[in-house]
Amino acid sequence: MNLREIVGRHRALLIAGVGMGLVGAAATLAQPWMLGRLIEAVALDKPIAGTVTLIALFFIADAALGAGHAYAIGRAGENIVFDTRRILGGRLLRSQIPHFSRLQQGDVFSRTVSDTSIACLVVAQAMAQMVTSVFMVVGGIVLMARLDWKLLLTAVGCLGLASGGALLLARQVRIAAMKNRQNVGAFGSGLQRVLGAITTVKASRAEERETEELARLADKARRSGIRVTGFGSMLTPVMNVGTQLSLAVVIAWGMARVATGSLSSADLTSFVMYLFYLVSPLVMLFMSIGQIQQGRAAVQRVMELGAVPQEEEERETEVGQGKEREPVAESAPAVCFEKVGFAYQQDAEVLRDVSFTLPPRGLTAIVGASGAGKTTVFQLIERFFQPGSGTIRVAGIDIADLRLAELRSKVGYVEQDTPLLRGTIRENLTYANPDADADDIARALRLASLESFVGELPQGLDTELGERGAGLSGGQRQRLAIARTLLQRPEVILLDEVTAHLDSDTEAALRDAMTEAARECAVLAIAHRLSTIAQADRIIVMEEGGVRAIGTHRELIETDEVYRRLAGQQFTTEEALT
Ligand SMILES: Nc1ncnc2c1ncn2[C@@H]1O[C@H](COP(=O)(O)OP(=O)(O)OP(=O)(O)O)[C@@H](O)[C@H]1O
Repeated sequence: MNLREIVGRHRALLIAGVGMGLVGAAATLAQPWMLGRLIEAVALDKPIAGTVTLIALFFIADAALGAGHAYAIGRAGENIVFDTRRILGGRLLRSQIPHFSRLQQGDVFSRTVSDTSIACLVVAQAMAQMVTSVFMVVGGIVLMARLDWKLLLTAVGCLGLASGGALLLARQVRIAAMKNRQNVGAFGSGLQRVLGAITTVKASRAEERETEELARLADKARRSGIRVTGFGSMLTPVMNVGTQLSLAVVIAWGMARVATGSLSSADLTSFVMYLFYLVSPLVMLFMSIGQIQQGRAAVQRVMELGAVPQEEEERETEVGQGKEREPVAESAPAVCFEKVGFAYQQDAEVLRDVSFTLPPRGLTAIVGASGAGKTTVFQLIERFFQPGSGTIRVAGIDIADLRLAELRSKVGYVEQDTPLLRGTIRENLTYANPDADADDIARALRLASLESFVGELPQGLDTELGERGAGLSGGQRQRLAIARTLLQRPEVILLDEVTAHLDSDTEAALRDAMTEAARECAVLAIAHRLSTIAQADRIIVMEEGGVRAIGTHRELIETDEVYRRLAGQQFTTEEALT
């Protein structure tokens, strides 16, 4: 992600904005001079209509160009914010899971939402403001020097004092604003943490404590916000004092010189006007310097986030593109692990020498103690993580040779706690295949045993999920996810079975959905319940990151001690031995 490139895309608007600002500044600078000429003409009794018209035109041009400048720069700023957010959002969604999972969600949020807008508006607005302000200040000083350099030195002396004060204040504003952004970010992270765990908070009766903690974080943000306002509110008055002081000195000394005839009243008037006109750009200049300092920190935060490694980038560098693929037999196994080893962190192997094969159809259950590596097997099939050694094939093809989109179209993933996406049941169903037609949807609903449930809803498929009364149970959510996955027509479905206790009807419906799905493709289910395990065509028993045994329920009960033990813990002995 390159901010320079993004800004470059909007350079025409930025240049137009700065151009209008500079011409407007020139029109502003011409006004005091023309007013001086008007005073001279009045004093000498010369015709003034032409000069008055010209002054009026300059006033109008100045106002119009000022508005055009602000609009063009503001628009360019918003465009840059938009591009940055769009690119950043895409990069986050395409980021590699191992890197993404190391990021703090609250921090990602504040970088994507607020840092982008600070960074881009500062880049566009403060930079443009600085260019026009410098032009105004330098132009004003040059013209004032031409009128009377002694008066200029006096005025600059007073303004210089005020500017020194303003610079110190601007520095304080910047420091306070940085602190304030950190505090606001910390509040955002805190809020996200508790809202993400709201049920635990409620169940632990921790609302009071968490509310206090949130209030503490909000108060830190309030205090630093007040410091920003405090220093910021002194900035303009300090400059005003400098202006008033220099005005008083300039007018008193200037009038004395007009009286002695060493300065014309027209030049004095122009000079005083320049002094007025100088103040606002000077304040702007100091503000812009402060803002640019703040913006630099925000730019850095945005760039850091934008640098999160991308899935396909990694593919393109590590795996040669355009590699010829060997034709695959129809009967190729749906999934094949060959001596796969994997570690999330160095020297902490989670899978070792895992080998198994799934035929194109049928239900395979994976069982094993907690931490045995069952979910990790799924993560590797989806290529969320890369295996450290060995080969994984899906539909006969080494997944390292598949583009991610192709691989993931062949694999459907039904998580244990399937999140509902925004929108209606229909939108949730067709999420992985937006082109699915009504027949496909009806078939998927039937296979997932959801037909009658959806049929009974007054708005059917168009029921908004998450609305009151339209919440789904764990089992229904999983069946919805199975239906969504079936619509995708994958070759393998990975299913992390819900562990929560389900009533017998829901359990039977889920079991039917699994059996139906297994008729169409290979279903690999992390199984927690006897109903799944008993109906599975084969069971893979995992232990400490390795495959311990593979067989049917009956075979394993007879031959494998660990399976017997697992079965004994999970089901009643009576059931297990059936
Ligand atoms: N993102 C991760 N980073 C580091 N270690 C991890 C990560 N995810 C899992 N692990 C570790 O890998 C090992 C296997 O975890 P995995 O989730 O695959 O087990 P599991 O068999 O699915 O367990 P469970 O039934 O409890 O879900 C565990 O020791 C776990 O602590």
